[in-house]
Amino acid sequence: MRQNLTVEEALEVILEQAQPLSETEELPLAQAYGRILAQDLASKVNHPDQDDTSLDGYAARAEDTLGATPENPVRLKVIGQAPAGQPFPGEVGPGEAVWIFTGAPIPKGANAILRVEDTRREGDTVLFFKPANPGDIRRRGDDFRVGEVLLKKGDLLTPGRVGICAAMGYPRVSVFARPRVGVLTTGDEVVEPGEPLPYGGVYNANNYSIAALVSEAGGEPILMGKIPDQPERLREKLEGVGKLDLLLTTGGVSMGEYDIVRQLLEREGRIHFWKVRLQPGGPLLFAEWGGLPILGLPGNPVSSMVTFFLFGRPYLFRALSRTDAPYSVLEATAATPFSPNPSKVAYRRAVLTSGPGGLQVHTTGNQSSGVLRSMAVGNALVVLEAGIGAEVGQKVRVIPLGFAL
Ligand SMILES: Nc1nc2c(c(=O)[nH]1)N[C@H]1C(S)=C(S)[C@@H](COP(=O)(O)OP(=O)(O)OC[C@H]3O[C@@H](n4cnc5c(N)ncnc54)[C@H](O)[C@@H]3O)O[C@H]1N2
Ligand code: MOO
Repeated sequence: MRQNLTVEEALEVILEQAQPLSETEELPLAQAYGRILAQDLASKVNHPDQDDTSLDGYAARAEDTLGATPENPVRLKVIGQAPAGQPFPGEVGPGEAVWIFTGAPIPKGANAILRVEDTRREGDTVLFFKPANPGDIRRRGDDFRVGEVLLKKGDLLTPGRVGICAAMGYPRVSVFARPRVGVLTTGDEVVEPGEPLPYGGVYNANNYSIAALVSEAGGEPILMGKIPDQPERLREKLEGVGKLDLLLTTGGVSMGEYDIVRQLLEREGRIHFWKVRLQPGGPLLFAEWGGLPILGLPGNPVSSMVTFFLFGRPYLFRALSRTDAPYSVLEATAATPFSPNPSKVAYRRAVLTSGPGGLQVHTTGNQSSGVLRSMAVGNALVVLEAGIGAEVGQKVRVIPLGFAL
């Protein structure tokens, strides 16, 4: 069993084990937001599919309107109109114009547009106070062309991408099935919210925070409840898990007599590594049991969330073949001091804001691993190398946690 890995080494081991999953499903576009594309998508059409107008106004022949000014307008005969969806059937000849609306195809013969604000209608004629502008025509395929591959397998379907799927002509898309991720809590003291809290008890926060993080990363959380600190109860759960792509446990991975996850997996599974040189989350464990990958998250509520974010989330991104990075690292100015851990990389919970001076970050306060409040008020992690803190005004590396507060 490898022990005391660096964050980079641990991530490497985790990504080695994370095989891209192949199961896909086809969804109506309205249900595809937030899912991961399982196919490259080439456009079925040009967008726009014809030359059309980007303004409400009049379509005419540019050469007829050269030199038009407010003092010396050009008068043209209006021969019809072209609302969007009802193309003008005729042809614009010399001295003629068609009243046209944004998105309507340019009538035959016309090659320029003048917006309605620069015209005045007088009966069946119109005065142009400026020359018509060819630049106000949106050209066929300006945005994208038929056959162009705009989205790739592994792309997250953001709102803009859902829109472009529709614009390309796809009513349905193939997406990767959500990886099934079991979430199992261990601990005699852990009690479900809603039940009376006995002396020495604590409500089960981890089940819910971790399930939420799994959903956010594109997985399907399967809540497996809680087991007491008895190895045989863990074995029972493992034997009955059904089809899972990953199991997350919380608690039971430290040094205690009752740290059953580590003990059972040491005896009956295979531990890829135990302990990573970071805080919070030092006792993180990665193992497998009968082919099932298991990420043993430390029980402290902050530690389990931070380690899932740093290691579980990249695992799921790889399993989903996602093309986006599991997280980004930015630079911000420290608005409060941040203290380091003497021997490990520290991930301090912080609030990232943007102001006139650029990105700023301040601590959420008490950084103890049991202070879940820090994850409720914080939206970022400040990364500090071992022994190197930050003073006010210094630049620090920051990982946004992905939700705006
Ligand atoms: N002698 C040592 N003791 C500890 C060490 C160590 O190196 N030597 N490491 C500490 C660190 S760091 C962490 S993190 C914890 C991790 O321990 P476990 O993963 O075994 O977690 P537990 O002991 O079961 O619980 C820790 C803490 O978190 C609370 N908890 C657990 N589950 C939940 C839950 N579902 N919801 C809310 N809170 C939960 C639990 O009550 C404990 O307070 O070990 C240190 N000890
Ligand atoms: O590393 Mo533990 O997660 O500090 O509390």
